[in-house]
Amino acid sequence: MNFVKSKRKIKMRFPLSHSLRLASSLRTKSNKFQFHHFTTTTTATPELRPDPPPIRVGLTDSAGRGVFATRPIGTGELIHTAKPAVCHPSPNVLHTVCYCCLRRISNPDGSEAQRVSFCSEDCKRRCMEFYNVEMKADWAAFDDYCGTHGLKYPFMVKRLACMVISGVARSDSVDILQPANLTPQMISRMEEEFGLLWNAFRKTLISDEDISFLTKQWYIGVLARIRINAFRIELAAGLYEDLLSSAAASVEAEAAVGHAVYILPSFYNHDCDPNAHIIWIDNADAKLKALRDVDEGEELRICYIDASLDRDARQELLSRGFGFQCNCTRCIHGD
Ligand SMILES: C[S@@+](CC[C@H](N)C(=O)[O-])C[C@H]1O[C@@H](n2cnc3c(N)ncnc32)[C@H](O)[C@@H]1O
Repeated sequence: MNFVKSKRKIKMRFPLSHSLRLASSLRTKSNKFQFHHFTTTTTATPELRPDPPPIRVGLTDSAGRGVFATRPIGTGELIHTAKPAVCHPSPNVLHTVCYCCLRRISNPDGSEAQRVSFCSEDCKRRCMEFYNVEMKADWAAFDDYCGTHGLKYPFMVKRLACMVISGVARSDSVDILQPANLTPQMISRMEEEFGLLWNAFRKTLISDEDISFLTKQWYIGVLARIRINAFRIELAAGLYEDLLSSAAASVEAEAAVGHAVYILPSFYNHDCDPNAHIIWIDNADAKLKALRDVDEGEELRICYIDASLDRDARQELLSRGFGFQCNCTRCIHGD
């Protein structure tokens, strides 16, 4: 999902769906979804236990699962925060963005030879297990292929694979998200990428057992989910500097520090005149905020694209990128 600043002061997402079967395992008797396992927080209570976010995931009439307010939410209120299930910096900012949390680094300590930098000892420690796995393989062919074809999402699958091998993530950690419908051409490109990823791991001393999850189906399934659910991350804290130092035309292209997939934020549906938005301040930790007063029971929706585009352009982007026709009030009125 791509986030661009629009005239309506909304940020958007760019980058796909499913599994009511899997999701149903999370449902309570009252047909609500439990999400205590998601990494979300809101205001801490005196006992330092975070309140549950004022939302539930439920079925909508026409857009699959969606997020609903469980109490009135005020304009500007922080609905919840979310940590990425997996994130990765954009290849062009590897040296200036923390490899772990995507925070901008003004004085990167990593040399070109080191490839990547971390913003703190804490981030280095948190990423070390999967980073050590990554460092065991030669990624030249995989990285070159992605660079030549301008691909960003395969880097997230590579990272998730390293996280699974190192034991910090489960191989089914994004299964609950909706996957994209893939064309035969997309699948054959993904098979090619998978071959390169598989070759990189096969030439290491990592045991066959540790990479037994790594099948073509796994790779394609993860990528299909990333396509619909990945957010393109632009940090609010860096935007002003970007505006000063970049030519106006290149600002939006350069503003992204990377991409991330979250669990709970991925259940928010789209509206061209949304009542909620997602923002990042200084790293990949996301904040979901209300853009206006929301009633109890109302569905919370964010905007996936640039809301300032005209109706036809929005419809085209949503249809091509997310596979649905938007029937929001703006689209119906041709606004
Ligand atoms: C990020 S997911 C949102 C959660 C999704 N509804 C689910 O069940 O997991 C994006 C997908 O939700 C559906 N969707 C989102 N907004 C929609 C809308 N306004 N109208 C119809 N479908 C929508 C589309 O299938 C889209 O590809």
